Amino acid sequence: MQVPASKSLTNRYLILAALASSPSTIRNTLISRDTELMLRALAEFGVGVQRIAQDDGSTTVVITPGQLAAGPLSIDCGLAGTVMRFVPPLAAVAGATVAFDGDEAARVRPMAPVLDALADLGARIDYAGAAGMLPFTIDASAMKQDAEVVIDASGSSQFISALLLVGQALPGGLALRAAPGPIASPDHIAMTVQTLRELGVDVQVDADARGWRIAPGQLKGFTVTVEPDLSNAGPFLAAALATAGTVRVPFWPAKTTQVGGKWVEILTAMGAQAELGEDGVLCVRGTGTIRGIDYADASELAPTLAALCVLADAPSTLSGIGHLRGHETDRLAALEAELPKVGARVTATADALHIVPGPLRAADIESYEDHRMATAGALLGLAIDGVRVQNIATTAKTMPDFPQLWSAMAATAKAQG
Ligand SMILES: O=C(O)C1=C[C@@H](OP(=O)(O)O)[C@@H](O)[C@H](O)C1
Ligand SMILES: C=C(OP(=O)(O)O)C(=O)O
Repeated sequence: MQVPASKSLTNRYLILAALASSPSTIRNTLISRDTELMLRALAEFGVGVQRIAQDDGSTTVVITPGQLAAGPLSIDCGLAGTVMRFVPPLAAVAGATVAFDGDEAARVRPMAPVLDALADLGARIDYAGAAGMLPFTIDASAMKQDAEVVIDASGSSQFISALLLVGQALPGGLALRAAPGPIASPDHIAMTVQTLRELGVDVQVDADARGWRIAPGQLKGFTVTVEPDLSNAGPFLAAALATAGTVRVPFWPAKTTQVGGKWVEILTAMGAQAELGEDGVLCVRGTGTIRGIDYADASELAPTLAALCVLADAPSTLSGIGHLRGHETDRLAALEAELPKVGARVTATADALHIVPGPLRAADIESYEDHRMATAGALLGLAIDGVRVQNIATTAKTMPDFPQLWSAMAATAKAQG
């Protein structure tokens, strides 16, 4: 069961390649709605984008950076957090005037902290609708030289990642602090820092992990191969538990910065047997038992995990996920509304979900244009006869082949049990 490449890594590499001093080669680039939006955004800035189809079905993208266009430009962010948060700082680096908009559902996703930070650095932001939301126009023609910013990252880690990704391209480099309070999805910030370091950028992190410093002008062109998307591997691996079958995922990295690397510990705690072979194949076996779990900071894994908790033999609590209310949809509200349809009792608090399994029954599950609600529904459908998922096509955000991959996996998981 080979899963497509990581969205988070692909869109980080693409932004960084656009800011490097020479061309970069990104092998196994994810081609999905979120990364197409990023590729289009870079092309709008005048960055050279060449796609090379490989015999194994993967796509290599060669990025040729140059003088970024000053605009006026217009960028469609779709529903992609990585585009709506990572591209505005690129406008700041370019000194450009850029209009940003996205899907209707994107217009309620939080943006203010990253835009306020750009305003502190000298950009002018004009909001066409509500302040701090899409659509807006950035005029970055008069940026300040010196860059010291404080960001409230309780709503999204992407506010911090967005600034870190462009830090070395700002004239004075970057000195960044997180404002007091929680930091959302901290694993994704660690991914950004590690990615920068692997590409040769020296990122100084304060001892309390709430401050970052980057000196200017350090990034050369690079060649990388994008890891498989381990978050998107989740529904497939969870299917092994749901069917008491076996699922194998090749090219599982021995070390990773992806939050999806945590699936191994999560599924093992819930009753699976998991083994990573020397050949890089992760093998997960369902044992017929699915235990409940108390888990903090599941981040983007939460919708799939919540669906698995519905199939467990005891209650579960997923905490530290309040900021998921600002994801593709309000995921806490969506899960609280949908999971009871198949028999669970679900209580959402400000930052947690409590899930009590009950007698299972068929239902139609809404996806709210959220790819992870759709894949969570698919997982329920594997265990409960008669479940139907509305708008499975929303999986195109990060995994356009999901329906075909899922059918192929479902046919073999039981057979291999
Ligand atoms: O930086 C990234 O690639 C991501 C960060 C996280 O966002 P939040 O911090 O908003 O949860 C995660 O949920 C999202 O899917 C991808
Ligand atoms: C929150 C997610 O995406 P985004 O990058 O749009 O924030 C996600 O993929 O679960």
